[in-house]
This record gives sequence, C-alpha cells and structure tokens, in this order.
Amino acid sequence: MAVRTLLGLLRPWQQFRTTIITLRGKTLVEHGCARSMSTDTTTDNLTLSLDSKTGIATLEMHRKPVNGLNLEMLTDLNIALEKAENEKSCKGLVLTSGLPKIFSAGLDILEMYQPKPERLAEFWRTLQNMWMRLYGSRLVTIAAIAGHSPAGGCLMAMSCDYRVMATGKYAIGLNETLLGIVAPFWFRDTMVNTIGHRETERALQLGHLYGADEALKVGLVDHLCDQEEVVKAATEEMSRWLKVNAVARQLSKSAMRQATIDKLVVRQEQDIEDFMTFVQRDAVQKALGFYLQSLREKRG
Ligand SMILES: CCCCC/C=C\CCCC/C=C/C(=O)SCCNC(=O)CCNC(=O)[C@H](O)C(C)(C)COP(=O)(O)OP(=O)(O)OC[C@H]1O[C@@H](n2cnc3c(N)ncnc32)[C@H](O)[C@@H]1OP(=O)(O)O
Repeated sequence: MAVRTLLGLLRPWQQFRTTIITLRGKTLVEHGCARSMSTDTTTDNLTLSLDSKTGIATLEMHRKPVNGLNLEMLTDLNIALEKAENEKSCKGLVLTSGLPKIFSAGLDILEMYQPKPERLAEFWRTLQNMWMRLYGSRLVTIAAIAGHSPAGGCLMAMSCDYRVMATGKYAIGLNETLLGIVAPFWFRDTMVNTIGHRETERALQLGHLYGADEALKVGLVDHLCDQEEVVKAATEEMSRWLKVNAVARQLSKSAMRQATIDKLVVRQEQDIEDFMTFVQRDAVQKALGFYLQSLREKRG
C-alpha cells in the first residue's frame, strides 16, 4: 500500500520504463509502468499486455502462419504466463490470437517430424510445463477463440477456466488420431475434466473436431458470439469471475485441478520417454509425413 502511494507521487514520465531483454538469441522489448507495476512484453510469437485499471492481462499469440506451437513459441508462452502469474496486480488473463481465423493449429508438426532427439525432449518438457502453468494458474483464465483450435490448440483452450468461441466455420477438438498419433494422458484428462468421460472417449477415438454449435452443446466451449466480439465477451465474463473472493476461488480451482496436474508431475520424465519412443517409431514418422503432405496439397 505504502509502495503504491509513493509510486502515485511520481510524475507520469517517471512511471514508465523500457527494458530490452535478450532471450535465446531473441529480443524481448518491455514497456513497464511503475504506477501499475505492469509489464508488457512483445516477442516474435506473442504479446502480453496488462490493463492496470482492471488487472486483466491479454496474451495474444501471433506466430505465423497458424500459431503452431514450436519450442520457441512454447518458451515464450511459459515466460509470459510466469510473468502474468508473478505480477501481483494481475488477476485474470485472456488468451487469444492475433491471427485471422486461427486460435492455434496445435503443436508444430515439424517439431515431431524427423526430429533431433535432444530438441524433441526439450520441446515436450516445455509443452508439459506450459500446460501445468496454464491449467494450474492462480489467475482467472479465459480463452477467446476466434478461429480453428485443433489438438494442442484445444488443449490450451481447455486449460482455461472458460471458453468463448466465435460462431462460424471453425473447428475445435483433439484430432490426434487423424494424424496417426495418440493424445497423451494429460491431454485426455483435461478433456475428461471438461466434457466428461463418455464424450471424450468418443471424440478421442474419432479424432472429432467440433463445430462451434456442437462444442457449445457438449460443454467444450461455454459461450458463442460474433467473431469480432470474442475478446470483449471474454473480458465481460472475466469481470463476473473477478467479483468472487479470490482465495476461495483459487482454492476451489486447485481442489478440482491439482490431482490432474500431480499425475503429470510424478510421471514427467516417463512421459517424455514415452513421447520420444512413440514419435520416433517408423510408422508414426510415416503417418506424420503423410499428414504434412496432405496439408501442403490442400493448398494446391
Ligand atoms: C502411447 C504414448 C503416447 C505418447 C504421446 C505420443 C504422441 C504425441 C502426441 C502429440 C499430441 C499432438 C498434438 C498436436 O497438436 S498435433 C497438431 C495437430 N494440428 C492439426 O492437425 C492442424 C493441422 N492444420 C490444419 O488443419 C489447418 O492448417 C488449419 C489449422 C485448419 C488452418 O487452415 P488454413 O488456414 O487453410 O491454413 P493451411 O492449412 O493452408 O496452413 C498454412 C500452413 O501452415 C502449415 N501448418 C498447419 N498446421 C500446422 C501444424 N500443426 N504444424 C506445422 N505446420 C502446420 C500448413 O502445412 C501450411 O504450410 P505451407 O504454407 O508450407 O503449405
């Protein structure tokens, strides 16, 4: 409180600072505001910005062409999520995309196709960490989904507390079987926790991608609105969640989610090994190759 009062005495130009951080050979530019203790970050892959009045951060993904989750993007996501988590004035986070018609195409398949083992292990660990951070966040997290959200994109959306999706011809779901791969147990658990066991069983086997109406019907998303309105609708919903006592809400969230996260915590190394063995199998490499080819041919 005393710190806030002191900061309030600073002149506006004294309240802003710009810091440049170099990370993994990339430059992060930070524009910080001392009054709100907020820190905005932009990288090649995303922008994190905090509205100091509301305490709501927006995390906008913008890795072209489809927000494919590669190692660098996942690293940036981890840093941004940690930053929002550690920022005391931040209470909620809207996760969205700055690319048209895409929330996220999920994991960058090129990370799994003909991989270098060392990078493959790091890639998977970084994904695990991102999921644990997002699923277990103390913040109210709302996904604003204005585009396609298959596989890893669906995982990110399901890891939020609430999902707003645009009406339109967009698809969301865990479609791994269509690629000839298997959704790992923590992807499956997250879906079971969201839409229930029977619906998950059906969706996983079929690799079913839900349209927006169907996703709403099974509870995979919570609200539909026009494409242009998704972030606004997410922010409006957020204000409802922020009225709830924060400690009580966080404890309730953790009571519902921690056991699912702990399952991965105790099996994290084994899960990396399982992933590496599975992905490097000849049959899986062949299937991924065909799938990549089919994506390329689709474009003509
Ligand atoms: C038993 C033990 C088990 C242990 C675990 C084992 C296995 C591991 C499981 C791993 C879990 C995997 C999760 C994933 O997320 S896998 C990725 C799944 N994603 C997809 O299937 C989406 C594929 N993409 C699309 O369907 C479409 O691109 C779209 C998202 C609907 C967007 O369509 P559109 O706007 O028409 O764009 P294009 O299709 O033209 O795509 C533009 C370029 O982007 C490339 N692309 C698309 N998606 C990906 C991707 N996920 N990774 C890499 N690259 C991607 C596409 O090829 C185009 O490239 P080009 O310009 O070079 O042709």
